[in-house]
Amino acid sequence: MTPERSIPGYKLLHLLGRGHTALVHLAQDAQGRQVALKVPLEETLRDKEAAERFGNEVRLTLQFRHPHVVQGYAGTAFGPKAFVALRHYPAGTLSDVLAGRGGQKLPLEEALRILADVAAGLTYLHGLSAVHQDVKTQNVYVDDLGRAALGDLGSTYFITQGGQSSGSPYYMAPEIYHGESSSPASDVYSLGVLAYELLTGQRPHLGDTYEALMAAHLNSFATPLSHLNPQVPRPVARLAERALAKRPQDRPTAGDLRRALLAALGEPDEEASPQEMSPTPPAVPARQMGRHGPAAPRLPAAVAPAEAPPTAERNGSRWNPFKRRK
Ligand SMILES: Nc1ncnc2c1ncn2[C@@H]1O[C@H](COP(=O)(O)OP(=O)(O)OP(=O)(O)O)[C@@H](O)[C@H]1O
Repeated sequence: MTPERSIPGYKLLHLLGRGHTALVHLAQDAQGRQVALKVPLEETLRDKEAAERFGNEVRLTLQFRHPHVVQGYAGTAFGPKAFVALRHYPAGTLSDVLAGRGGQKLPLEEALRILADVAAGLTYLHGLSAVHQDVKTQNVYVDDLGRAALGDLGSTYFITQGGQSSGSPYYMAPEIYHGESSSPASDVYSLGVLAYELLTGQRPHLGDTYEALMAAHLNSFATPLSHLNPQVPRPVARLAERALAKRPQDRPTAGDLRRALLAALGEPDEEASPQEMSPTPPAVPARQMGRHGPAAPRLPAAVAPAEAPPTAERNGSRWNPFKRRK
């Protein structure tokens, strides 16, 4: 299978995966570097909301700079030539890694390592006042050393600009089911679900329908993580359980989780501040946008990673947050 459009400057090697909106190929760029080349499907380009979401992903992926956020090398956000060249993660998604283990839990250290990396990526985004909104195994990418990065930034937005709340039902915080705004705390809830899944081998809440999952996230309390896996270091288990608190204000921060995970791994806490990590820290516009508006465009349609942050624009369309969530 090849993309419906070829992208000048890239030689396709083989298909890595097909999402609902894009084909992703391993490709070689003009410098001979292997990249994951993500090209939207024609139907994505024809659908205004899907095209906006892809454009948002391209802009933000090129703007953010952190070892645990998927890196973008080059891209075009909008129009018939839209694409993004991403760092290639040879192990694919965390979901692929788990499937490859035949349903077995990851060894404890490997799980703690991945969670520490995801918590670090999320801490970076929250430090820039951005919310990811879709933390889940399908959106975590793993390299050949078992290090992880948070990807798929299509739903990510800057809190100060507003954006449309969304999420994936298995990972979505109670307040998002209630129709409230996303926040760092709702990302932490999703991280709590991911931690529970990796450390116990099962999700905290199950359900065959959206309504059943909503009822479970709103009203049920999962079996404590520490009961299902007593090997998990206590501070990590305690914070991961608190991450699943029903009230956002009762949850720890992503930074709290990251520190506990690093301590459990016996690693020093050497994270630089977001400003040190990002050569182009995003400007925060004074104007507030409606919380249900789509994420505002931040970079011009064709962007290079080092370009200056753009101004925000409003676009009033909505998309159904659950339309293509796994
Ligand atoms: N950087 C990468 N490195 C390795 N494989 C990748 C990378 N990016 C994407 N893939 C592969 O391509 C698949 C599809 O990519 P992705 O999930 O980003 O597409 P999408 O259309 O945005 O997804 P969705 O279905 O969530 O809308 C992934 O599941 C993964 O297998």
